[in-house]
Amino acid sequence: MAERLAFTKMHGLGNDFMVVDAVSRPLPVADWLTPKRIQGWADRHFGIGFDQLLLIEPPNGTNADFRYRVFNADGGEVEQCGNGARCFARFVAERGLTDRRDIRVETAGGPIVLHLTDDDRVRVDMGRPRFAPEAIPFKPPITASGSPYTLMLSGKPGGLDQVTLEAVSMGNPHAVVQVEELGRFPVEAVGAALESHPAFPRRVNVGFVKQHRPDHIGLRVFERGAGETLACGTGACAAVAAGIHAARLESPCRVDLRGGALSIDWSGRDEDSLFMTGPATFVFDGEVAVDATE
Ligand SMILES: N[C@@H](CCC[C@H](N)C(=O)O)C(=O)O
Repeated sequence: MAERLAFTKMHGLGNDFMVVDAVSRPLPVADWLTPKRIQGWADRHFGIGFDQLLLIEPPNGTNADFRYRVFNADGGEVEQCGNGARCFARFVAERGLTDRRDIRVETAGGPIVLHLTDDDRVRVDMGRPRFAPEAIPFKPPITASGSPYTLMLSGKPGGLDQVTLEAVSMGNPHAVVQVEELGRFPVEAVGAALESHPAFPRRVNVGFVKQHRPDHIGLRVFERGAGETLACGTGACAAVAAGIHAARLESPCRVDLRGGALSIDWSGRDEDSLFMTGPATFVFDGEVAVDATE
């Protein structure tokens, strides 16, 4: 017999999510989240349609308020999701799972803190950006180019045979590429080639940045396991962290994504957390049938 799985559709700047509450209804939900089922639900024609599935669980033996798990549309579980973190905060607050305004959350990418602001936005302490290659992980091949951050691309995706990038971990891995023009840049082709480049053993999210001013950039992101999305929160954090680290950008920095704008602030000091502020939106509640015997 089929079971019913309740979910809520939410989005952060058009980066959309299936949110599953396994705190109110502690079913064997996690066991139902097989890659095959997630891929089917994520399908925009035959399923619910989303970029990531977010699972809300009780904390796993830490002093956090909740555990937050993230699955990409391809079914793979990953460490972190910034837009999802803001949706998570609004969900647990508005569905009565907490009355805290500062919510401590355990993620596979490290602890984060979510703060509900008075203007209905969410400010997230995303933790420290990390640039050490082993933190990402980034294992560039030794090439004749002279820089480990210039990677050769096979098959000339989008007409490019090499790309120079910065590599940052926001709990999850990011490559950041500066471009002259965002609208016509071959994001799909170059993003897909870098996502699975051997220099990134756990694959990578790829952000393409056009700097307008030191406090304002445009960004498109090809996400690992989801393709190009309308917005990527950790991608915005990584792009600004890389820019401040290289003294190109200043804090706070506005990031214009295809789905809207985020504000990112960071002192630039290695020991300090980076903060992301932006909206989170409810779309609808629904249910899917799960044949637990499948
Ligand atoms: N959309 C997210 C990032 C989701 C995970 C990412 N695709 C990965 O594989 O690391 C965001 O808003 O940060």
